[in-house]
Amino acid sequence: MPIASQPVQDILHEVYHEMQPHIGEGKVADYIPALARIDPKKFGMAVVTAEGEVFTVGDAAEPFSIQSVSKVFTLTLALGRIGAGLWSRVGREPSGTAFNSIVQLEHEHGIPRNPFINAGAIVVADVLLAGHQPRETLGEILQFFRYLSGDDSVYIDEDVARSEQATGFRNAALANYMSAFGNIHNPVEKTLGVYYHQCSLAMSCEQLAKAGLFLANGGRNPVSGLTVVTRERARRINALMITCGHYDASGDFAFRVGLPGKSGVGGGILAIAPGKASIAVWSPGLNANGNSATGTRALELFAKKSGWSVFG
Ligand SMILES: NC(=O)CC[C@H](N)C(=O)O
Repeated sequence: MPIASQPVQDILHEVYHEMQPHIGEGKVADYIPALARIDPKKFGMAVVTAEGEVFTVGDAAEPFSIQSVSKVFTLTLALGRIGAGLWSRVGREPSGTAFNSIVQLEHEHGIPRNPFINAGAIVVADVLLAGHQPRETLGEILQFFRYLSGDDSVYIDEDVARSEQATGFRNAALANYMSAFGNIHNPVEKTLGVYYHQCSLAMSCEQLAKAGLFLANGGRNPVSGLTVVTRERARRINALMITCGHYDASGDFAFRVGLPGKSGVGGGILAIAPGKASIAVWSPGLNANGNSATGTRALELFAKKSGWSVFG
């Protein structure tokens, strides 16, 4: 990969400047009040390099609802728990359907296409719940985020979690349907409780970029020096991010940005430039696929200016 010819902070400032006309574009998620009331003009971006240097612009220190970006980290935990056994319960193929789609599940006997669509992430939550109470599993998930970001202020927004629960009819349908195929092992409401709470994690761009850094550095956190996963596993999580991380817009994200990425309906995206940096962006307005409109645009421009791409 080409080395950035310009200091990262300069590139970030340029991206921020060039994004100004686009800030506020897209439609903020409105299925729950806690997301609907977020100011659409928020924009933050953070880059943490493989050397552990941190660069930020805009609202990069403000916590937002990370939603489906959490799926990268629960997948990491579940692989740690049961390893390759996970792949008998969830696939590794892009779905080509929306994040909350139910259509493939009947054909494919309750085995979700990948761990990043809602059905797949609910199975992953079910794996993490095995042998535990939801409170213990959530404690483990929260600890993992705090450990990775080196920041104990990361929290779960209970207000968001309650609203997710109150409006999660599709997720309940997915979980119940998979349960009918024997692919949910715990009581459905407990598994969903874990899923809703992981979606309700509140983090800033800076915290999120730090948390993802092990994926940019062969599985090892360069700041703590501790190995989170093997190099092979980090590579594979990155492979899943680039093929499945943006649902039915994953191909478009790979084409435009060229980096593994995972989006959430809170408007956050985590992108990984292997060997270079972990990047988090937040802009709440979403495109038609439920991914941050200006966040994607900012990452596209950042990748272009830095020359960072997994495609050479
Ligand atoms: N794409 C997302 O971020 C979806 C997460 C959301 N909480 C849901 O389950 O619908």
